[in-house]
Amino acid sequence: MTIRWGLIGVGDIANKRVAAAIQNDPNSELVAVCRRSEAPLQEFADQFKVPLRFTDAESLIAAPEVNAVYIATPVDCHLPQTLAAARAEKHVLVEKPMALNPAQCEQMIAACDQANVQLGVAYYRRFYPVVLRIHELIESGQLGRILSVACVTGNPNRFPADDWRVIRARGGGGPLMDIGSHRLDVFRQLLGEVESVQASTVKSPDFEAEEMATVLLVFANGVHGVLQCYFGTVDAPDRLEVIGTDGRVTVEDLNQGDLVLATEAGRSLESHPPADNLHAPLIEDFSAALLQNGNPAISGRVGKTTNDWIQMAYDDSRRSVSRDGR
Ligand SMILES: NC(=O)C1=CN([C@@H]2O[C@H](COP(=O)(O)OP(=O)(O)OC[C@H]3O[C@@H](n4cnc5c(N)ncnc54)[C@H](OP(=O)(O)O)[C@@H]3O)[C@@H](O)[C@H]2O)C=CC1
Ligand SMILES: O=C1CO[C@H](CO)[C@@H](O)[C@@H]1O
Repeated sequence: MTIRWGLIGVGDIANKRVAAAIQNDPNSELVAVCRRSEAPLQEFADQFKVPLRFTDAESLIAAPEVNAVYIATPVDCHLPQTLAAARAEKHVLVEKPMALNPAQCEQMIAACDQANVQLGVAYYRRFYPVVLRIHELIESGQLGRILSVACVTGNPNRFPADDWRVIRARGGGGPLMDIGSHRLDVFRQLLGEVESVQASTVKSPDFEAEEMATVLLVFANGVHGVLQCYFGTVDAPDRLEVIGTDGRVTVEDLNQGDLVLATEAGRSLESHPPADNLHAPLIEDFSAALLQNGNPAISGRVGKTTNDWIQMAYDDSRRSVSRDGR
C-alpha cells in the first residue's frame, strides 16, 4: 500500500521541496495538486507529472484517489482546509506554523481526533542530525547542568506590505510566527515545557506585523531560552547556542549542521548535515506512521505547543515597552 497524497497549495515550498520529498518517498505517491490560479497549477502539475489538478481545495479533498493531504497554503487556510480534510476522513500533514492561534490548533486537533485521522505538523528541524546530537549531549550530561539556550534567526527578504506573511490575519504575525516558530519547536524538543514566556516586538515601518521579536522563555527545569528573529536583515543568521556548566555547543548555521563543542577537554568541530531535501524525513516519518497505524513524530498536539508560546509572547509584548502598538 502507498500513501496517495493530495498537495494543497503549490507555491514556493511545494515547488522547492514538498513535491519532490513525496515523490522520492517509497511509501508515497503524489496523485493530486491544488491552487486557485489555473495557469500556474497546470505548470506545476506538468512539471511534477501529477495526474489530478484542482482549483479548489474541497474538490481535491473529496477525490477518492487521495487518502492524505499536505497543506502548504498560507497560515489562514490551515484551519478550514484541515477541518474539511477531517470531515472527509483524510489524514493531514500541515505546514508550520500550524494555525493562526492556539484556539484554531485545538479545533484542528479535535476534528482529526474525532474523524480518527492523523494530524502532523511540518517542524522538520526535529529530524536534523545536528539537533539530535545536541539533544544527546544535553541528555547524556556532557554539558553539565544546562543554563541557557539561545537562537538568533532572520529572513533577508524585505516582504512587501501585501505579502500574506506580514498581514496578521493571514500569517498570524511576522518573523516570530514564520521563522521563530521553527526554532521554538527545537527549544521544545531540547528542553521541554515552559513556565513563562516574555517578549517584546518591534513593528515594521513598512508592514503591519513586527519586523523583530525578542522572546525570553523560562523552562520548567529553570533553563533560560532566548530567541531573536528578524525580517529584512542582511546576511540573516540562523545561530543556536546551548550553555551548560560543563560545556557549550554552538551551531552557526542550523541548515548547514556544523557544531562546535567546547568542554574542559578543549574545542571540537563536528559535522552533522541535514538531508538534501529538508522535507524528506518529515514525509518519510508521516507516511511510515500511517502505514504502521502509528503516530507521526510531530503530532498536532506537539505542533500546537509552538503556537501556545507565540501567543504568550504576543500577549506579553502588548504589555511591554515596545514600539509595536499591538
Ligand atoms: N517548512 C518550511 O521550511 C517552510 C514552510 N513554509 C510554510 O508553507 C506554507 C506555504 O508557504 P509558501 O509556499 O512560501 O507560500 P506561497 O505564497 O509561495 O504559496 C502558497 C500557495 O497556496 C495557494 N493558495 C492560497 N490560498 C489557497 C486556497 N484558499 N486554496 C488553495 N490554494 C491556495 C497559492 O496559490 P493560489 O494563490 O493560486 O491559490 C500558492 O500556490 C506556509 O504555511 C509557510 O509558513 C514556507 C516555506 C518554508
Ligand atoms: O524556514 C523557512 C524559510 O523561510 C521561509 C520564509 O520566511 C519560512 O516560511 C520557512 O519556514
